[in-house]
Amino acid sequence: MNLQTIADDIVRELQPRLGEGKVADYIPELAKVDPNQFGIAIATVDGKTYHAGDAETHFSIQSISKVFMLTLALGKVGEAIWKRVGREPSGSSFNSIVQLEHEHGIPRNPFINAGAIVVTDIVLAGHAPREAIGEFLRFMHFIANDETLSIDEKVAQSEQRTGFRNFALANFMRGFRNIHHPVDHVLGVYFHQCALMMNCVQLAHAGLYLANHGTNPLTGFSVVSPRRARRINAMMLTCGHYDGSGDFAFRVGLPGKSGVGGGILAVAPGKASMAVWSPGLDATGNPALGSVALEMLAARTGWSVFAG
Ligand SMILES: NC(=O)CC[C@H](N)C(=O)O
Repeated sequence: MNLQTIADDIVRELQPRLGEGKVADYIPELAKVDPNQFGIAIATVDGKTYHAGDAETHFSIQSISKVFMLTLALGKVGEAIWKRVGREPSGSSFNSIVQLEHEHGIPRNPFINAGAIVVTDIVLAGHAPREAIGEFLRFMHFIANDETLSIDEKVAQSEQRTGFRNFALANFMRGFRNIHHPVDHVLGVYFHQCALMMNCVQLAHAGLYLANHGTNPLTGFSVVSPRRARRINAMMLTCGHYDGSGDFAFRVGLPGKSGVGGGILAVAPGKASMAVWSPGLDATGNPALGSVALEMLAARTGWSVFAG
């Protein structure tokens, strides 16, 4: 199996479909991104990286940051996190508020916005917002083995001005005492984590610890225990694509996490970490071409966790 050929073929076959889907426009800065782009990177646990297309163009990782902040929060408070956020798929959109009232301000999982905002509140404990953002950025430098990663302040400010639903979610949960810090502090951190810029190669490297039992094979550094890596992967499989999670498992069969910037991080446990990026989103807010590309990749490599 030649992974470089597979990546090149996918880029070539998707060429006629570039621009499919709809770029997220509720964050004005993201609406400016050219939709006719597609990139793919595959980083294997034996230390090789393959990439094709626009794999070195930086994009806003948005909700993919939820995986990394969850990793940080688990490191801080361990299992106590599950008192404040659940582990079940939500069956609703990423920014839905409907379940929160029935479920007393405890979000369904850490990968919908409400759950991610609770996770950010946990990482913020004992810090000023600026320090929490710094901690997140240093963690990303560490796991991606790349000190050049940076946050796009314009994207963060753009969402700060227009993130009305996230303010509603956070205030609602604060009413249930499941947000412990001032809402503008928590969301200040959340909008900055979402505004981290990465390219497919960097993102595939950052996800390697999830593919390799918690240890980044490029650096040899342990990020989490094998058990924790397995559990994060399980949650990515069941909850990583909001109400498109079942369909992603059906089509691709890999743990994955999407973002409205158009990126998807996917993990083939024991084999590889992959990143795809194309700005256009489908009706569930997940990257349209990115899902198709991962479907092709999983089919051609046989990497689905369900085998075959
Ligand atoms: N699905 C996403 O990527 C959503 C992240 C975005 N920052 C938001 O909160 O709306």
